[in-house]
Amino acid sequence: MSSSPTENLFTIESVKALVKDYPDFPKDGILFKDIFPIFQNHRALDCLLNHMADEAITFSKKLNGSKIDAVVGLDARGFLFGPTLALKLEAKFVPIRKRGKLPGILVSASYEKEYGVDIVEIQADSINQGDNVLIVDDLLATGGTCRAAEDLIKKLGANVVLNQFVIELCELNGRDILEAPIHSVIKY
Ligand SMILES: O=P(O)(O)OC[C@H]1O[C@H](OP(=O)(O)OP(=O)(O)O)[C@H](O)[C@@H]1O
Ligand SMILES: Nc1ncnc2[nH]cnc12
Repeated sequence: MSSSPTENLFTIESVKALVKDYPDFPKDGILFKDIFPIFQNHRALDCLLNHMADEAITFSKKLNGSKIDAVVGLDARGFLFGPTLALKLEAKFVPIRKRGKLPGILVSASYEKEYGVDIVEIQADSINQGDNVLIVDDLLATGGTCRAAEDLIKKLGANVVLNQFVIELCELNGRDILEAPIHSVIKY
């Protein structure tokens, strides 16, 4: 017999224990945090997604009567969380993608990350002026990716109200270059 969701004994601590470290990937000196073991256990994933949704819903209730209009997920691992959060918040989901992946009229920004330089893009008509936006990604390292995303959303005349991450690598101080409030579930 299948058990009910209320019997889920996973906690954020036990979800954290599933994150696997890979030293020197994708290059020397980087300690890569692999979140995919969480996805191999549906109860761990359920615990994590519910936690993030609860955090976002609690935050959105403090927006003085306005709501979160859009969840923006960052290419690629932000896409694992964005659509679920958007459904729970009754908001639209919008991708920010690496250069060359999106069609139509785009707005672009370049940025530096923990292991390289990149360009991200958003479809110009995907976000409306004045929209309240939640950005979600799997991991905050130097903050370069998320800062570029904040800049793109600002260029479109919208407001980033919250940046949400599964993992924050605190010693890289990524939060110092971000403008909007930050929630991270797992800190190292
Ligand atoms: O805070 P930062 O230093 O900018 O680094 C964080 C970003 O780096 C990783 O993505 P990556 O560019 O490796 O792409 P992927 O999600 O496609 O693997 C991660 O998923 C974040 O998006
Ligand atoms: N250390 C890291 N582990 C996993 N993803 C990352 N993205 C940027 N830095 C990372």
